[in-house]
Amino acid sequence: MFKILKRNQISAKGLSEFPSERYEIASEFSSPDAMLIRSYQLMPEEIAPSLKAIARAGAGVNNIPVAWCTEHGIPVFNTPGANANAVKELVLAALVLTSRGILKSIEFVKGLQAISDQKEMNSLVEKEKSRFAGQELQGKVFGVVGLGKIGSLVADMGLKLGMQVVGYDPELSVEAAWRLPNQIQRMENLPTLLSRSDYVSLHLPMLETTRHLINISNIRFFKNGARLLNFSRGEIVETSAVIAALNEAKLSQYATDFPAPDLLGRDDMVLMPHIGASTTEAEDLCAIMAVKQLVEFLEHGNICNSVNFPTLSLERNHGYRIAVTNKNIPKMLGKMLAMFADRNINVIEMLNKSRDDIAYNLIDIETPATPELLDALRGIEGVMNVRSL
Ligand SMILES: NC(=O)c1ccc[n+]([C@@H]2O[C@H](COP(=O)([O-])OP(=O)(O)OC[C@H]3O[C@@H](n4cnc5c(N)ncnc54)[C@H](O)[C@@H]3O)[C@@H](O)[C@H]2O)c1
Ligand SMILES: O=C(O)CC[C@@H](O)C(=O)O
Repeated sequence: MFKILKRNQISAKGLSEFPSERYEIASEFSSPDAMLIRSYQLMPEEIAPSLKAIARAGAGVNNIPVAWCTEHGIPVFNTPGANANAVKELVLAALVLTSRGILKSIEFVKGLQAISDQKEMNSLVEKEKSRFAGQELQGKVFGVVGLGKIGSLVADMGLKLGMQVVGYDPELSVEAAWRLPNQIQRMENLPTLLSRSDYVSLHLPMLETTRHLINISNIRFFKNGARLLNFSRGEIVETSAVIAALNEAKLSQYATDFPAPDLLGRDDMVLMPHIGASTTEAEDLCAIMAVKQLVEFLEHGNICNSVNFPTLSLERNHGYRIAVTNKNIPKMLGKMLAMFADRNINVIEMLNKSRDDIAYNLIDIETPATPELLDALRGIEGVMNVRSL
């Protein structure tokens, strides 16, 4: 039985993708084979030596010590795109909420409970409504920072709302570029995007290089009265810079899915409790994708959507499969193949791929892998782990 250690609330639909006859799922296991998590902040000291993989049912992996996992030969998976539509729809809400006095107007109407006369209510409503007036999105400039799975949907939505969309993504993949509508104007740098946009929405990962991407030095590039939307991660925006910009009316509104103590109690904030991916559809999709990727890896060694291992898949025809992770250094393949040759073992098929410091191999052999062969492979300097599948 494979043991899956689950953290956070994971969709039941997704969990049901684990074949029940071969998988046990629990929130405590002393020697789990894999972990399935959402936003749980995972520390290296919690990772048992038995752990073979970690799947994040979601996009961001900044809650997982990915570099540590790579050093220890553990692939980390995520589920790109599975919650992109859910985030896009919440960004739509934020665009509207930061444009019109909707939240305050609802509070105002809630406060009218003591009035029982319709005429009196009508007259008060008409008298006060000018306090909640706002502006329209149509015709405004919408700057989207990060044009991956979420940013591309958000940018497309902006176009459909009649906005003029400008985008900035210095790391844009060719595949992501193909997905973008050609009406999106590409900005050469962040200050240019900030200076042209009435609304700016951030859709990029939290990395050491993107921490405080919006900061005290570049916030001055914003247009006066611009709105900033952050549904990526709190740390991407320097909180004190945003507060200063709001105080000086440089920004008129800040909407974020990542509240912080300093942000509370202001009318120029729209704060939400990290609900970007909290829809039934996104939770199901993320969990289904994460579970399928784990099953493929645990049972067949195939890797899809890993953030630290190469993508690799070898069809299971016949023979006995061995999966080997090794350091990406010279002569490893030769040393491994020598182990098979020395024992007169026929290799039927094999795949080898590397990514940065890691190399990963699937080797199908004609005869069952003996414990002696597996130990010999483990004994090669540079081999990080060996599994017989
Ligand atoms: N609020 C939520 O609940 C929620 C849900 C899903 C994702 N997220 C966050 O959104 C982020 C993006 O998700 P995604 O699915 O679009 O990921 P993605 O990998 O598809 O896209 C991220 C894009 O950011 C770009 N990028 C990287 N560094 C950049 C930089 N310095 N400036 C501009 N662009 C840069 C990349 O090139 C990539 O195109 C996630 O990493 C996660 O932190 C939040
Ligand atoms: O799991 C969640 O609720 C949030 C997920 C989101 O932050 C992500 O990065 O995909």
